[in-house]
Amino acid sequence: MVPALQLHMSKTAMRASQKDFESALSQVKRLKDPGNEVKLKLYALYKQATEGPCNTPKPGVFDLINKAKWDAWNALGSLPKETARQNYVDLVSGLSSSSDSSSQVKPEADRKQPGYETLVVTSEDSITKIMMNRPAKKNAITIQMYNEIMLALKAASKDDSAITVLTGNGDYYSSGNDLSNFTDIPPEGIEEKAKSSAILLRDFVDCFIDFPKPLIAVVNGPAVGISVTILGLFDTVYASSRATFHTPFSHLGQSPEGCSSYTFPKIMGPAKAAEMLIFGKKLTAAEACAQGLVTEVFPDSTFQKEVWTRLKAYSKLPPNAMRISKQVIRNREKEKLRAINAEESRALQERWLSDECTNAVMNFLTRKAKL
Ligand SMILES: CCCCCCCCCCC/C=C/C(=O)SCCNC(=O)CCNC(=O)[C@H](O)C(C)(C)COP(=O)(O)OP(=O)(O)OC[C@H]1O[C@@H](n2cnc3c(N)ncnc32)[C@H](O)[C@@H]1OP(=O)(O)O
Repeated sequence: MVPALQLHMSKTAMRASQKDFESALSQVKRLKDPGNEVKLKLYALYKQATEGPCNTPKPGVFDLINKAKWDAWNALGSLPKETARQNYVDLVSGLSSSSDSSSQVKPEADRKQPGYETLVVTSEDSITKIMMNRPAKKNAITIQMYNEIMLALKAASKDDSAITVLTGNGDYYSSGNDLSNFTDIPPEGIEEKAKSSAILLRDFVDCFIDFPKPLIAVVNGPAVGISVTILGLFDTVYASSRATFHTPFSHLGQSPEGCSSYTFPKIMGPAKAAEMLIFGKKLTAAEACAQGLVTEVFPDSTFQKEVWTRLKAYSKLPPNAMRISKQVIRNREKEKLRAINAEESRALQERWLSDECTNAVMNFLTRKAKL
């Protein structure tokens, strides 16, 4: 190579390296904590690149941090400043690309836990999210979905997440019990179906009563029936301004479940609870919040962003402390809630066999009536 050209190239490389070094210095401030070992390496390379070989007295044995730093710098010996600068740039660039790829959001399909057909269950940032996933049917809850929600809650109670969220996919949170659950009558007859359904309902609600970690409902849209009543068993309920809360049990010839006959009067007082549970008054999100059923309402346009930012912050709190706090708040009511759940399930078992209920369900299924 022509010597003049060689000189020009090495000067350019040095200038570029200085520029890279400066940008690496600012980049390093934005990195996630890379751990002490890497921090020591960065420190040593920085000192070598800016001051040359270690030139300060060795700190005393009890000055642990400064001694570790000194050792790291001293270990670089007579490494030239330019090489140290380049090594610093290379190290930061490696750290940035690995932290970029770890912070990249994987598509939900990749994070999805297998084994669920009616739900999408994901665990990330110490949050297990159970999302009802029948948007075309307004997330109506089939027998399969009841069973899958129970499985997902049991798994979430044992996984390493700090909090668990139930939400819905699409424009509804959930339209409640899938009324076609009434059509699948076994050869043993409707009484048997009512009996097994009452057991299913009791077990389903027990899973919420017994859930040991903070349980949060992210109510993304209208909620009907059992998806509303079990909210009284959640620790926090966040609602979109588009959400509504509707328990039209009398219209359906049915009676309340999900322990709402106890939790609703306790939360909102007997008069307001009666309006909802006996007369089927539909509440807006703001009304539900004013009555204490909902913790906070967020504008629909920013709902997901605001709620998940909040939940990610909460999920970083010490998980054991949160779990114990929940136990202290909830445990003394558990036996009572189980007894109420059993009683409500028994009442419904009878209701499901009534003409009032049969007619209401038939009206919906033959497209004669909606809520
Ligand atoms: C022998 C006994 C066995 C019983 C087994 C029971 C097990 C435990 C039961 C626990 C008790 C629970 C009680 C409740 O939850 S009561 C509440 C029940 N829910 C309803 O009554 C809601 C009915 N749905 C509606 O009124 C409307 O669909 C709704 C107002 C929710 C939305 O109306 P919109 O016009 O916006 O949308 P569509 O009606 O066109 O809905 C789109 C499609 O989704 C279907 N759909 C919606 N909700 C349900 C539902 N709850 N059950 C079944 N199907 C539902 C709807 O039919 C549309 O389907 P198609 O596109 O195929 O027409």
